[in-house]
Order: sequence, then structure tokens, then C-alpha cells
Amino acid sequence: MDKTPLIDIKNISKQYKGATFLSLDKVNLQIRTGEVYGLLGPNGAGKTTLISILCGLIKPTSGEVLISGNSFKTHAKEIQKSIGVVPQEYALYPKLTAKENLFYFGSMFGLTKSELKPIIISHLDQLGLLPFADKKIKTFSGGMKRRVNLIAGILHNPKLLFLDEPTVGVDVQSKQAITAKLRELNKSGTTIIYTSHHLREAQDLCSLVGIIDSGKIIAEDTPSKLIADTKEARNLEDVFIELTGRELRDYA
Ligand SMILES: Nc1ncnc2c1ncn2[C@@H]1O[C@H](COP(=O)(O)OP(=O)(O)OP(=O)(O)O)[C@@H](O)[C@H]1O
Repeated sequence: MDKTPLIDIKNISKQYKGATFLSLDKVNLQIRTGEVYGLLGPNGAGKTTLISILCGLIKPTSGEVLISGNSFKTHAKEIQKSIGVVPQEYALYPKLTAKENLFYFGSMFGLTKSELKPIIISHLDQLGLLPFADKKIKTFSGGMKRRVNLIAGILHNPKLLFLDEPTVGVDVQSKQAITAKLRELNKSGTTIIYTSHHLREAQDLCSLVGIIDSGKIIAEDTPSKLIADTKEARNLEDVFIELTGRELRDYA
């Protein structure tokens, strides 16, 4: 594994406009090429905020993010080309078919129709969606939409992929198809940063896990090391509860 940090997060804080608290509080992290990095934390911990800053969707209030040594301030275009983003909310057009959506998203990366065609067919096939390629997205189940959403983020073969809860609200079959695809992408060289509430899934998938609570990274290590270092922990869920407590995190 390459030892150069692909992502260097330097003292990032975020206070949303009008907010009285910090959603991120002096976060420092280095993520190396080849990792599958799981960002885990209770509701409202700051996962989406951090991942949105890392992919340039929002700006930090202070601190800096470097991707391959480049800052969004000076190299936004180059960075955007090298990353893929799979947001929590579906970015798909319901009245267009799966294929039409994917041609549209692929064209945003400057790919031509003839370049895109084999890529789209191959991803749809691998994710079990080829028979539905010409059906409108509005007829798709949640799990199918999540799989199309994933394909939309990887058409340009990004070296770095960000996903915000890619398996939320899907059935076990879709979850397995999505995690298998993420494993395959990682094996072929894509570094993956993702957020999830599925701790069993993160334990199996991630090479490294960062646990975030109230805007601070409170632990970071391999899943097996975190489990070994936590008294009586049998799995990542035990570690998570030990570190973040049992109190409910409702907010409105
Ligand atoms: N646009 C915004 N304006 C004001 N506050 C915000 C905004 N977005 C998020 N927050 C607040 O920032 C904190 C972190 O939110 P964030 O969505 O990053 O958490 P999360 O860990 O992704 O939570 P969840 O697991 O519920 O998705 C929360 O207190 C949230 O209410």
C-alpha cells in the first residue's frame, strides 16, 4: 500500500450559518491510497458534513483539505475529475430511464456516448440491473435506485470514491451487491471513504475506521484493533457503544 496520504485533513472545523455549535471541531485525519475508510458515528455526529467537505460540496469554516497534495482553493477542477461522489439523497431523474440517467451523469465527466455505452452496460450487468436498463427510475425500488446512484458516481473510474450511507434503507440482496461492488472497485485501485450506520458491514468491509461524535474523531484504527483494544468487545458495535454511549441522539 502506498504510504503517501491521498487525503490530508488539517484541523477542519465547521460552523453552519446561524448555528451556535461546531458540527466539526478541529478534525485531523490522513487517509492513504488503497484504504476502505469507514466514517462511523451516531446521528448528528458530523459524518455528512465531513464527507461533504472532503468532496468539495461545502467549505470548512477553518482548516484545509488536501487531496493528493492539492487544495480545493487552487485545484478544484483537477480534484473533481479524480473523485467520485455518491450522495445520500438520490441524484437521479425519476422520469428518465436508468440508462438515460447514466448517460447524462457520464457526459458531465466529458465522456462520449460511445465511451460510456460499454461502461454503463458492464456496471448495470454487475449490479443486476441490465434487464431494467430501459425502465424509468420512478418505477425502481429503493435498492435499485441506490445501485444506479452508485453507478452514476463511478462512470469516470475515479481513483477516490466518497459515499454517504450507500446501503441505507435497502434489502440484504442490494446491500450485498453494493458491498461486493465496493470491494471490487477497491481491489482494482479505488480508495473508498464511506459513512454507514451498519457496523457489521463496516467491520467486514473497512481497512480502517474513524469514529466521530459531536464533530470530533474519538477513535481511529482497524476494526480488529478497535475490537481487541476495547474491554469485552466482541464486535464493532460493542466498541461503538463503549465509545459513544447508549443515549439516544435525536435532534430536530
Ligand atoms: N445545513 C445545515 N445547517 C445547520 N446545521 C446543520 C446543517 N447540516 C447539518 N447540520 C448540523 O450539523 C450536525 C452534524 O450533522 P451531519 O448531517 O453532518 O451529521 P451525520 O453524522 O451525518 O448525521 P446522520 O447520521 O443523522 O446523517 C448536526 O447537529 C446537524 O443538525
